Amino acid sequence: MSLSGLFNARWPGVALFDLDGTLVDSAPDLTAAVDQMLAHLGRSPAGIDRVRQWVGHGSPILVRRALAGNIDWEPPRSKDDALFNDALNIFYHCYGQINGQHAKVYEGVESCLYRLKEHGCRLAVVTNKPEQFIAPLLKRLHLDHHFDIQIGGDTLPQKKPHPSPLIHAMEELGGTRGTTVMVGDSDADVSAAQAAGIPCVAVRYGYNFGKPIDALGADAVVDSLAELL
Ligand SMILES: O=C(O)COP(=O)(O)O
Repeated sequence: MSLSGLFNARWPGVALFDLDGTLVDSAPDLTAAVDQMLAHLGRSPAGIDRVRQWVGHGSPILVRRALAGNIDWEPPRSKDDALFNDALNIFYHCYGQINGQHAKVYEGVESCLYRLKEHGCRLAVVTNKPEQFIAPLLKRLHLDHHFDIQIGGDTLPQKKPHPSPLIHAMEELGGTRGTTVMVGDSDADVSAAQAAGIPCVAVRYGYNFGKPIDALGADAVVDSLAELL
């Protein structure tokens, strides 16, 4: 399925991209930061296989899951809240230092972004990652020049799967529901796009909380963004 196939043989005017698991494999850096945080708290490391499944609902929920050692963290008791606040601060400090060191741009991403730009498409990052970490990561991986706007998980009052970050980015870039596409790797992305009324492309190589993405009802599912060209 090509991107123009989603828009009656025209290219989209606006493309919204998820970051972690879609543009960039950031799991090695996130794992290093989670494991450093756990070590500070005297706990054993989580490891990349678990962290990969915990990414996608933003850093506070990643830290909750790491403290619980499980994707289904329990709502905190007040005692746990102090621990959580400490853990989140430690995680932010560690991740700020590691962000981008081991992260890799997925195959097919650069060619897709260049081709969209050539066709006059305006591009946004719409991620649940805290805003402070987006620009340093994009810059380090030489992706920053592609994007007209970057929306993080704490940029607006709501984050994905709420549709508002997608609608906000679309409107800022002059897009409409008939000219905008969302590209993501997880249920949070597909659900947000569906709630926003925007077509969605899902990638199979990302995280999606450790589950397959094919059955979520995305308009197209691909193994590489190069398939969209
Ligand atoms: O949860 C995160 O920190 C990042 O998630 P996203 O880039 O897949 O939205």
